[in-house]
Amino acid sequence: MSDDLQRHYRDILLGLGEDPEREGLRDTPLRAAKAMRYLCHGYEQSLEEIINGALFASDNDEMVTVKDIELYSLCEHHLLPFIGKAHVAYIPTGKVLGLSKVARIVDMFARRLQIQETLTRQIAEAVQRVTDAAGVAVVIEAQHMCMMMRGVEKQNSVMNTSVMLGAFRESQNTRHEFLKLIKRSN
Ligand SMILES: Nc1nc2c(ncn2[C@@H]2O[C@H](COP(=O)(O)OP(=O)(O)OP(=O)(O)O)[C@@H](O)[C@H]2O)c(=O)[nH]1
Ligand SMILES: [Zn+2]
Repeated sequence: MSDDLQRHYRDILLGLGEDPEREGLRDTPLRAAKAMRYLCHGYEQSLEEIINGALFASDNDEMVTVKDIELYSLCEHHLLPFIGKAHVAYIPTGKVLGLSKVARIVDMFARRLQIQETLTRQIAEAVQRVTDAAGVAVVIEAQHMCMMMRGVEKQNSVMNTSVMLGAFRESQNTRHEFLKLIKRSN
């Protein structure tokens, strides 16, 4: 698979009018293929594998929030990076997730191609599925290189997306508590 990517990167260099044999570019198709494979390594992961059983019985039924999880992804429209942070909360019903696993869920989906809205929903639904939570909230704030380096070339616009499930959708108080908690980081 990596060989295929390597060959295609060589074609891209040719398409750009470059000489893939010149010294500086000789190893570029290999490097670029490896880099792209890494940037999309979420395709090789599954939820079961990253959770690895790290679900713990707990009486806690109060909101658990993990904020400022940094996020690097590629938009499926231009294959250009979007970079930002995710804030995730859930209300447990008998089991809590290992702390690092929330960030691993974010990464698994971020390291695939999609748009920010889809990424937000995928994270929320995965946390819901794994924890059986009474509610899950995910907010993502990100800047898109396809809007900054090209196209409309706006350097300061930040896209905010959110998905609220269960209690976060039904109760304004719960939603506000979460939004207040994540605001404090800014
Ligand atoms: N909703 C959403 N749009 C995105 C995301 N990433 C990129 N886009 C947008 O996808 C759209 C693609 O529009 P097109 O007109 O098909 O492509 P384009 O000619 O490259 O568009 P411009 O970026 O306006 O130059 C653009 O408006 C991008 O800003 C994302 O995560 N969510
Ligand atoms: Zn884009």
